[in-house]
Amino acid sequence: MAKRPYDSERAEAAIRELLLAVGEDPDREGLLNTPGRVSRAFAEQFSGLHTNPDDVLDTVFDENHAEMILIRDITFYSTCEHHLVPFLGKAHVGYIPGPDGRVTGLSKVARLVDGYSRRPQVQERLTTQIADAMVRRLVPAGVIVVMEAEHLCMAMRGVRKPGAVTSTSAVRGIFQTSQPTRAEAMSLITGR
Ligand SMILES: Nc1nc2c(ncn2[C@@H]2O[C@H](COP(=O)(O)OP(=O)(O)OP(=O)(O)O)[C@@H](O)[C@H]2O)c(=O)[nH]1
Ligand SMILES: [Zn+2]
Repeated sequence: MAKRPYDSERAEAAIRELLLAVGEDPDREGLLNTPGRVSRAFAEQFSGLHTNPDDVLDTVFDENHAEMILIRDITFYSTCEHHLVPFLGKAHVGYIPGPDGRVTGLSKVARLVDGYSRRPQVQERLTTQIADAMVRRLVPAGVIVVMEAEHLCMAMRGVRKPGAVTSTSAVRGIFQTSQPTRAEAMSLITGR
């Protein structure tokens, strides 16, 4: 978690300064409210710095369910920490409960993805953090997280390759040790 709370006054001053730096006039009518708007947008985009995203997994049920649970196509929006532009795509999160059969609400898994997405990120770390949070809070037999994303820093600028998709995965527990289990998850993820 961030050491300091979100400072909207500082953010607004910085955005005004940035507008000046790029050669804009922050006092022209269309831009008057822009520092405030951008600051509110940043507060939302980076809200995951000020919470512990794992806390959403506090809702757990002892279901004694020992089979795979996989939530596919969770849309996420994150912010590339190198260029501060979005990367966005789909997250797929699967797990097999541990011996105590602990499961969480389906929406909580999507909230977990959101929590870690709302930070300056790289896709690899985002993927790992989601998997490790699942391990910490649910103590499952295994976890698999696959994320597919388009990075706007690769699309709208720089190398300019719109449509390039980056896939990352993090596997823990039985998904690491059992090839058939991993293959079952992958077939559910790809829909084949
Ligand atoms: N591994 C990884 N790289 C990322 C991610 N998001 C952006 N990048 C890359 O971070 C790199 C930063 O490279 P630099 O050479 O420092 O920055 P740059 O000069 O703006 O690079 P270009 O994007 O190639 O123009 C780029 O290659 C980006 O594509 C991510 O989530 N994971
Ligand atoms: Zn980037």
